[in-house]
Amino acid sequence: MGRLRIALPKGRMFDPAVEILRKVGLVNRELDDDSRKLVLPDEKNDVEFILSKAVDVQTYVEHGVADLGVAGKDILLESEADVYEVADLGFGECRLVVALSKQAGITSLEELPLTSRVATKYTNVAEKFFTKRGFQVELVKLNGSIELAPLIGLVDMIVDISSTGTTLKKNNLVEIGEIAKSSARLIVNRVSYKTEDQRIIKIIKQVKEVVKE
Ligand SMILES: Nc1ncnc2c1ncn2[C@@H]1O[C@H](COP(=O)(O)OP(=O)(O)OP(=O)(O)O)[C@@H](O)[C@H]1O
Ligand SMILES: O=P(O)(O)OC[C@H]1O[C@H](OP(=O)(O)OP(=O)(O)O)[C@H](O)[C@@H]1O
Repeated sequence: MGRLRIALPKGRMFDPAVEILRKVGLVNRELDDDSRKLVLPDEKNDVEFILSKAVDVQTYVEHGVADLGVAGKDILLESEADVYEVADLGFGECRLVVALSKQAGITSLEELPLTSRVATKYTNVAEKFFTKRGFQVELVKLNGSIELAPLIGLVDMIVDISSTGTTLKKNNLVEIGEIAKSSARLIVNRVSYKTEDQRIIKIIKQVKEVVKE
């Protein structure tokens, strides 16, 4: 059996992901997502950690260059990556929502006009959501600070993450619909799952035990 490779998301999900892996005994060294080093072997455990942008973890896992990974459900929905999603890790909880300016005076999806412009990082999710409900939307892809777009007239509404609701509130936006709930998930490459099954199944079992504690 070769060395197991695990893709970890840099950023807000890094520390809680490492904490869980440490609890199951997979991490025996310092892991820092700020050190500029992107490949971090842990020889004692026969594991190699790779540090990727949160939005790219599932790409490494789907292509089989990582056996396991930690990815947000929001990103999995958007990318439709062909990976096994094996455990909800219980952190990174947030919701994908539709929101617009308070001034628009719209409080529910039913009140939306049939056509509008929508800014989002989640263009696939948004397209599907609105099309299914009979709305025609023009999507404007942005990569961050999505809440800015309706404030300055780029779009009529946004699809973005909301967690505490602070960002929406601070920018005079109101949520009018929820698309999906999200949290961090443990994902596994389909082939690795089949070929390395004993080790991977053990890890999945241990992770599930740790997250339910
Ligand atoms: N405010 C939030 N609260 C909780 N979880 C969040 C929040 N925002 C995002 N997340 C979750 O964390 C994941 C990673 O977010 P993070 O901000 O670290 O990466 P990112 O969106 O790619 O940002 P950056 O471009 O700054 O790296 C998201 O895909 C989502 O699942
Ligand atoms: O409901 P809240 O608790 O305020 O959290 C929501 C915000 O958190 C995320 O932004 P992030 O900090 O990742 O910055 P970004 O907009 O550049 O992605 C998300 O895109 C929202 O803007």
